[in-house]
Amino acid sequence: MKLSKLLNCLNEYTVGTSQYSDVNITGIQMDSRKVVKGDLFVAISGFESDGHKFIEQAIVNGASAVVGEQSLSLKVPYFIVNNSRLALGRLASMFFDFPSKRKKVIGITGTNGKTTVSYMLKHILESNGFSTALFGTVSYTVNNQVYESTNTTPNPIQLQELLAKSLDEFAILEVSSHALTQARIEGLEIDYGLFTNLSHEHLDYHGNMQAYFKAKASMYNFLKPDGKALVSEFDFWGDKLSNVLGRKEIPVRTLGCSGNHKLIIEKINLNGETEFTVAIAENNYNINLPCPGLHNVYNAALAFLTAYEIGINPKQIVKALESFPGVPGRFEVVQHPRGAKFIIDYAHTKDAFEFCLQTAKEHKAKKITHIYGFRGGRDKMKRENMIKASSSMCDHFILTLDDLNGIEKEEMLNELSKLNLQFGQNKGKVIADRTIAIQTAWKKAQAGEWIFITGKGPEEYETEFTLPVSSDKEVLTYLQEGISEHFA
Ligand SMILES: CC(=O)N[C@H]1[C@@H](OP(=O)(O)OP(=O)(O)OC[C@H]2O[C@@H](n3ccc(=O)[nH]c3=O)[C@H](O)[C@@H]2O)O[C@H](CO)[C@@H](O)[C@@H]1O[C@H](C)C(=O)N[C@@H](C)C(=O)N[C@H](CCC(=O)O)C(=O)O
Ligand SMILES: Nc1ncnc2c1ncn2[C@@H]1O[C@H](COP(=O)(O)OP(=O)(O)OP(=O)(O)O)[C@@H](O)[C@H]1O
Repeated sequence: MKLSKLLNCLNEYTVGTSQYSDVNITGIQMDSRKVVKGDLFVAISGFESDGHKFIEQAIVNGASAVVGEQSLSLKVPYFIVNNSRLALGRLASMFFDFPSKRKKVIGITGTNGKTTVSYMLKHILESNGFSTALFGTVSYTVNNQVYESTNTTPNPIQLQELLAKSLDEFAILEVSSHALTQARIEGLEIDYGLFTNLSHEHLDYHGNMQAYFKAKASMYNFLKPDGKALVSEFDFWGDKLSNVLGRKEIPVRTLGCSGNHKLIIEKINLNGETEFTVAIAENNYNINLPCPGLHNVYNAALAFLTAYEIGINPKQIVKALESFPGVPGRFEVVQHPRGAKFIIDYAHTKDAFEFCLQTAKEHKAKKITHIYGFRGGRDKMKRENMIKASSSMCDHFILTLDDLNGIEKEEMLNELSKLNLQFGQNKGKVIADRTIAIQTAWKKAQAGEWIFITGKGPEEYETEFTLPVSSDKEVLTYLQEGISEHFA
């Protein structure tokens, strides 16, 4: 694409070189190491490093033109913008010919439940004959081909390139608050904007709940002119979001458990199967969901409402939800030979803890044990409330060092011991090695006990411990296969 044509997508820019020839741009890069001949390099001032420092390297690698924020003198065409991240989103979308215009795009935001709702929707759509691309925490899938997920929401180049490749009719995208503040979806156009919930998370990054909410709400700036907002009103923030969007005259469809909503959830029964009814447009549909927990009822109802708005027959939606195979690392159950249940789950917020532990209570668990840790270097403010929730709802908990993320082992151990002493209600202990903690719980497991192992879900461990396992799932497989002597 000709440089001059590409630049048309930028609202404002200054030409940083006195003269430039209208070269042909054959690719876009934000990482100098990936630049090849003919690329346009966009320099981003990042959190870790400054892309402007790598402009020379990009030129050596063959960059034909550069976009950045600083006043520089370069030997290739250079264009100065106010915000490189915004420019990158627009340039990538233009370069790949606005791929989101050619398909139905579902954007999902909120603190918890994005991955689960995205998997539920994918399953409903595919069960009804639609092809779907998926972008999220677990992986990116396009034309049935699976790519490794680098971020929950991909950077603009990956996103637009994969969308352009995709022949799928729908694209389902988890939209993180980080992505929204970093303009990763700039240039994307969304048909259905979904909101799950909001609770304390990532406040180290956003500062406070208002700013976090504002980041999430900004997803709706990317709706297509006929786009719709589908908002769960199970918490204060959902209600607030509907009001904000309503004032902007965006069509909003809400769901809740009582009150005035497009979809109302009724008759929830959680103490055996997960059964509930959705009331929509004067009809009622009973659903028997194969995933435990009230949080999954909320997730399924949001997926139901979205599929309904898309125009899928409600009976077909019910059928699909009833055959939903689940999500890797979310409420995955492993049976212990003595009749206990080990549950691997990705809960990493106070709310998620409460939903999980409450599920065990609804199922009349005889004893609840909870094994978890905290990600080193991330949102320390949320830890106190997570421990309080866990200790007030379980009988016993074990704190582990499963993801130091650059923090010194001793520092994290001290932090865990201090939190346990202050908020653990004498129910907790610290076992540094997560595998040993799981092994201890496995050895002591009693009939009717529920043991939750949360926070890592399908993720691999990042520890210095030497046992030959890299994830919770692997630990349990080893134990279940009876090679517990392996850990002796
Ligand atoms: C703190 C943060 O969010 N960082 C994100 C941000 O990185 P950044 O732009 O600041 O990158 P940087 O490393 O400072 O580098 C600046 C620029 O220099 C360039 N560079 C760097 C080195 C070099 O040799 N040459 C070069 O050109 C880099 O390519 C980059 O363009 O933009 C990148 C591209 O979009 C992201 O991959 C990266 O995510 C990092 C890896 C990350 O861990 N982010 C987490 C916090 C995150 O975003 N999480 C959410 C999910 C949250 C949830 O659980 O809900 C997500 O969407 O994944
Ligand atoms: N609707 C919900 N409300 C509260 N907690 C939920 C909800 N849905 C799922 N959870 C909990 O949050 C965990 C993560 O769920 P999920 O992966 O679907 O969320 P997410 O928003 O994609 O999070 P992440 O982006 O961090 O992966 C689950 O394992 C479960 O414990």
